[in-house]
Amino acid sequence: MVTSEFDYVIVGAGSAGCTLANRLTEDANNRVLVLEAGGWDNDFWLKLPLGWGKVYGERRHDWHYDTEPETHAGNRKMEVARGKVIGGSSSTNAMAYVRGNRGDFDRWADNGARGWSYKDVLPYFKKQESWEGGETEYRGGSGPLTTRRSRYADPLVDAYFEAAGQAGHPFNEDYNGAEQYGLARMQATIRNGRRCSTSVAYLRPALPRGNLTVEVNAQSTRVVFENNRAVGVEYRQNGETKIARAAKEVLLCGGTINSPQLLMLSGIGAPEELAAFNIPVTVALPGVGKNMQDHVAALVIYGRNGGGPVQKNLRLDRLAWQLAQGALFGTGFTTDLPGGIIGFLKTQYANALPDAQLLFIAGPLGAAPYLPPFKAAFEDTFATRIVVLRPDSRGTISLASADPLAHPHIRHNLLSAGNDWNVLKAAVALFGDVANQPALKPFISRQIAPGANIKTDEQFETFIRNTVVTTHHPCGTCKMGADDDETAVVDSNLRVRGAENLRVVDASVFPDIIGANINAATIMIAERAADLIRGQA
Ligand SMILES: Cc1cc2nc3c(=O)[nH]c(=O)nc-3n(C[C@H](O)[C@H](O)[C@H](O)COP(=O)(O)OP(=O)(O)OC[C@H]3O[C@@H](n4cnc5c(N)ncnc54)[C@H](O)[C@@H]3O)c2cc1C
Repeated sequence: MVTSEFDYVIVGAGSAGCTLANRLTEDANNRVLVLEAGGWDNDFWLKLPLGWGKVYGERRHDWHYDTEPETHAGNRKMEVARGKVIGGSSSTNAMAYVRGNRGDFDRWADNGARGWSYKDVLPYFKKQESWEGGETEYRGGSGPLTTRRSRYADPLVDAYFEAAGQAGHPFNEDYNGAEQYGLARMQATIRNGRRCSTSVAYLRPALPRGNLTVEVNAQSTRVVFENNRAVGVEYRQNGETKIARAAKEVLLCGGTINSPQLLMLSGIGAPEELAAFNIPVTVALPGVGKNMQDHVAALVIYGRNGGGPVQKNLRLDRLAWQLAQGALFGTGFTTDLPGGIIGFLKTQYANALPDAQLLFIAGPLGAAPYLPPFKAAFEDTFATRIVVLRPDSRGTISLASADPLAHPHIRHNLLSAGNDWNVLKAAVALFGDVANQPALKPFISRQIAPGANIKTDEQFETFIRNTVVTTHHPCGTCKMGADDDETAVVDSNLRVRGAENLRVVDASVFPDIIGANINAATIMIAERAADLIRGQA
């Protein structure tokens, strides 16, 4: 069997894995290997921001996961998009740059995640980014990840802000600054009109260092142990089984679905669940794969009077010009996502922190190019995705097979907690109030979803349960917690409890979900993990 030796073996080149690879190779003495199940991120549609619609719609560079039937959401099997490519989900995500509320991280620390309070993590958020406004008390000015406000131009954007003001919601200049509350221009990880994934920001710049090896199409199948000490990783590449040995540490960065799966395949999990697949127990940890949370979201859609920029620019001849402009100069319609508004609001169920998020979408989801007289234009619409920021519902990742290449069972259990339903319903009503304001009225031709046929509470509930989606922020399946927390999988230093030389560094270690999109916080975790590993935190 082919065997190689490094100091650190990182499993997964996603948001966290690329970040860690960069920081650990800053020390020329560290030999670092990254194993990535997907291929290189060379696809043009991964680079152009508008290409996201195509990548997501066609599930390119994706693991093709689906949930088991969701009992509280119409018994539907829901797609669980996950990037399978260098950059991971940061190469396939919608690029929104949102850090989270300071209260989220203070709650983490209060609940046993020592060293992860807002005061502790702010330096790592600053370290990760180069903000278009330069360095401030809250923002970073010289980090690898370029962040900027949306430049999507549309009169509907201005009307939306005006309507929100008419409904009593404040405008917020910077939701990643002193205060999250209010409506704001979306911030995005875009540089010079191109997606700024962690591949672009962190991994590729580290390649010339010479102490970083990246293996693609290399899927890790198990952590290799000597007793309870992780000494390497077994992986499959081009039909061959190989071993990469780690003289210092094995670092799992496979994400919320794959990291717990890999732990279980390696004998770390609930003993009775491992026994069902004849997997010998390395460390008994009942919390592996439990505690999964994701943001549940409803979609409210309106027909748009007159055509907006999305309809205008998707006419084939105009689109061709826009694509050329985007590709050659990095400017124009294709270099942003059409939307660019984000809101953090409070329903009547909110405590101190906003509990509902609004995400504005300026055109029809899945809108396709057209060209009269051969193909007529689509009906122009706009939508708002209404998100429950801190749902109580918990899901699971569990093994479906001992075959490491088989998909695990994914159960979100969306809307299984009663309060999630209350908040979602209240948030939809809150947005309905914004849509009813004079500033938005002229843009609305008709309400499409929920449609005119939805009249009773019961119909409304059925409609919502049959249409809710996630916003692709699963987290918490290898949760970090205090030493005496039996449900914790990793300690505050991200070390797997009961094992040596093994850490998990990705979105699976969130103790609970934050009130934000989670890419920035995942990168923050990896930034801080690098310092923990180097003994500098
Ligand atoms: C469609 C979509 C839209 C999103 N939009 C946003 C957004 O706008 N803003 C935001 O903040 N967040 C967004 N997110 C969420 C965010 O991108 C993810 O939460 C974040 O990237 C997760 O980072 P991670 O490091 O935990 O995992 P990932 O980035 O998913 O990385 C895991 C990597 O590990 C690899 N891997 C897994 N298992 C193995 C194995 N056994 N062997 C080798 N390699 C393996 C995977 O292929 C992948 O490359 C979105 C996500 C999706 C899917």
